[in-house]
Amino acid sequence: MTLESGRFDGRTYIVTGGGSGIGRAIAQALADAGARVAVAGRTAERLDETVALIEKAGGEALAVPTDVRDPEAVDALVSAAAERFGRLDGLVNNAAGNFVVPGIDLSPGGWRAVVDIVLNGSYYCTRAVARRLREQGTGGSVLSVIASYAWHGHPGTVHSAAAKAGVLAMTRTLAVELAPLGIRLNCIAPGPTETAGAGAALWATQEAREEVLATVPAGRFADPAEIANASLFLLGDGASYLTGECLTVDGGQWLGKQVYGRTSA
Ligand SMILES: CCCCCCC/C=C/C(=O)SCCNC(=O)CCNC(=O)[C@H](O)C(C)(C)COP(=O)(O)OP(=O)(O)OC[C@H]1O[C@@H](n2cnc3c(N)ncnc32)[C@H](O)[C@@H]1OP(=O)(O)O
Ligand SMILES: NC(=O)C1=CN([C@@H]2O[C@H](COP(=O)(O)OP(=O)(O)OC[C@H]3O[C@@H](n4cnc5c(N)ncnc54)[C@H](OP(=O)(O)O)[C@@H]3O)[C@@H](O)[C@H]2O)C=CC1
Repeated sequence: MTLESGRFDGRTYIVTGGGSGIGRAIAQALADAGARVAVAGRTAERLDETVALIEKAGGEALAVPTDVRDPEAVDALVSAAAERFGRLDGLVNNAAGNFVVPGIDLSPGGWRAVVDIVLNGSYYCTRAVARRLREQGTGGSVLSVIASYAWHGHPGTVHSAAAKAGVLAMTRTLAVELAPLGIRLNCIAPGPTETAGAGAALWATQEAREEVLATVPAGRFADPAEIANASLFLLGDGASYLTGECLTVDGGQWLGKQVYGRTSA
């Protein structure tokens, strides 16, 4: 089944963390659907790879090396994208940092590193894009990539869980503030997804990987393309009356917590 997202011809989106994993998959899916895409992240080489993949497939993309923790750099990213493509239509807040550490042992610097990227970075990017859309006098849409632990918490990643919960609250708040401008904001909450970044940060050993897999009723990790497919639905015209929501795409992971375990069909 594919969700109806419509075409994105002539539209421009910024995808943070677009140089790898889920961000790259969303950037590629947007470009395949006709959008122009500006990809942002700290590592220029990875962004260039995404641009090369998109151009090879006949699309248009721009790499803008940016640290989303720096609000001035974020403003420059938005200007660069709008200048190159003439307009902006939306944003995907996908950049993140994560590592496993008991909350009691986390240093202030470690807490700040993750909260700055995930929560502060998403706010700076959303604010800058919303200002541009207001200036253009057009609507648009913002999608933030969170995780189901935004609402149920997650021992071992308190920094990320708290930051993702903040992004969800930001989304719901700004969905109301910005609705009169025609700007929609939604979240997507992927389950464990096969990416090198998450693999290194969250399931670096075979044992850890198997432990994570055992929590997923669907019995497998997501492919980044499956997250991209649902993301396009939320960004596109098929979701034109949908705002302030979160779509969970996790193979049933967060529901599969029954005391007596699962039964197979
Ligand atoms: C299990 C199932 C769950 C499924 C849902 C999963 C949901 C979410 C998934 C993800 O988010 S996956 C994304 C993973 N990708 C990344 O993490 C890529 C980007 N990551 C990074 O850049 C780094 O990991 C970073 C640490 C987040 C930031 O890099 P930066 O260069 O800015 O920081 P550093 O200077 O290296 O460190 C800052 C600070 O953090 C402390 N720290 C770093 N790593 C660890 C660690 N492994 N354990 C404890 N502390 C760590 C480091 O010591 C510094 O603190 P201070 O020493 O200054 O106090
Ligand atoms: N994979 C999974 O299982 C799940 C992932 N998610 C979420 O999906 C999103 C993508 O994760 P995934 O693709 O797996 O992991 P990746 O590590 O591949 O993606 C994270 C991206 O964020 C970028 N990034 C990190 N810090 C910054 C910064 N300060 N400024 C700009 N960009 C930055 C990284 O690029 P660079 O280092 O070059 O800056 C990288 O491209 C994240 O929001 C993550 O929390 C949610 C649930 C599950």
